[in-house]
Amino acid sequence: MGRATVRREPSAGLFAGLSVGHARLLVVSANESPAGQQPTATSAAVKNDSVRDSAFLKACRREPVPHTPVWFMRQAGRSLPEYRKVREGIPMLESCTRPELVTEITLQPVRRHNVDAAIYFSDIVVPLKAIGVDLDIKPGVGPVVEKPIRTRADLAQLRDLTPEDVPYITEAVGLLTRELGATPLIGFAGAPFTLASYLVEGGPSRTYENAKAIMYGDPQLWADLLDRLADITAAFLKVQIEAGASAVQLFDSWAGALAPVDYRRSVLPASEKVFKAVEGYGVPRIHFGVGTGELLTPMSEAGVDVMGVDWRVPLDEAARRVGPGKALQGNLDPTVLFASTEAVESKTREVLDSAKGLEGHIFNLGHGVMPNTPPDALTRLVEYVHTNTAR
Ligand SMILES: Cc1c2[nH]c(c1CCC(=O)O)Cc1[nH]c(c(CCC(=O)O)c1C)Cc1[nH]c(c(CCC(=O)O)c1C)Cc1[nH]c(c(C)c1CCC(=O)O)C2
Repeated sequence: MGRATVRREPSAGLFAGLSVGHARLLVVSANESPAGQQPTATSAAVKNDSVRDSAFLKACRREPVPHTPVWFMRQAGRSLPEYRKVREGIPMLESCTRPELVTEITLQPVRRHNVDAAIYFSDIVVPLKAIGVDLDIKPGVGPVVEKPIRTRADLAQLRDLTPEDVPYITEAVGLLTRELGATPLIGFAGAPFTLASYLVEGGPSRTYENAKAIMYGDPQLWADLLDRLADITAAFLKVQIEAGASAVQLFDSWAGALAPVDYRRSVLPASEKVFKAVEGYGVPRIHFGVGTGELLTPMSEAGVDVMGVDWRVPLDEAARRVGPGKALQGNLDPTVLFASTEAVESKTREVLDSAKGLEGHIFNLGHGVMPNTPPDALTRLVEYVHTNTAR
């Protein structure tokens, strides 16, 4: 089989040209563009075309691709030594508010692994922090909320999000889209249920007992909470899209804790509202959760173009549950990367084989990259998928 075309990589000299005007309009990387050069309409058109024609966006649209595109959830982060180096001494949530740092961290896996898309470096709790919710991300723990939301009065903590609350996102997405050239940028947000799980529990939970107590016991309060979160999430995605993100992923990571009947009744309407709010932009909408095999049908009815699948359901079976007219994303077990190269290749072939009849396939892991994953295993995996799917 032939080799996949090697794309131009984003410039390594990030800090060289960050002051140049609005990034989306520039075709060339910062290295090639003298500071102050005016963007032209032609360069904007060329750049937009090359992003639109990328393997990733083609696969999202279920069009023929030169090779199966690859990116990894949590590709930017602790598995990379260069990430740990630039983050040294900077708390997680503070790092999300520094546009140049966000840009650098987002680009690191693109440079290193040659993935087909970048994912914006941030966290699902960033919009909540931005509207004043008292929370922090504790290393090794996750998001922790000072005053959990459990009563109607507590809902007052959740006001609407405006672009002025997150100016650093607009700036960083602008910087990134210029640096990335033809590589698309994926924006993301946490889905209402997953955000509610942190807000109500006050931190990570295995059982979601407080959240479910409201969901089952006070359905009106629950519906109002999820509706508020849907508006905040939609506003957060809009900021990213309007600044230049080419696709968005809604992470409902913990929805797998729900039975389909409860998901449909108590969660789907809020996630649907989020996807509806960004429908008009025409950017692909990706939906993902862990342990959601039983929810693939209702989750794919939320208004999605691409359905993410974890490693528990083979892609051909997932396609039956999702139905026609949608691409699938996934789904190598992230722990496979700790095994031998031979094992990684054989498990990857299994994923590629089960993807053979799909209308569109974006290769990914079945959940995020684990912190101790050997970075070289990821680089080899991208190369393997590109080489073995080149058409
Ligand atoms: C549930 C969830 C969260 N955050 C996110 C989700 C949904 C995805 C998933 O299901 O994994 C999404 C997220 N969080 C982060 C990204 C960055 C982009 C990427 O590379 O994918 C993304 C997409 C950075 C991060 N978010 C976090 C880190 C680690 C903090 C650090 O490096 O100091 C990173 C790189 C912190 C975080 N934030 C959260 C958790 C559970 C943790 C890990 C806690 C820990 O083990 O330390 C909440």
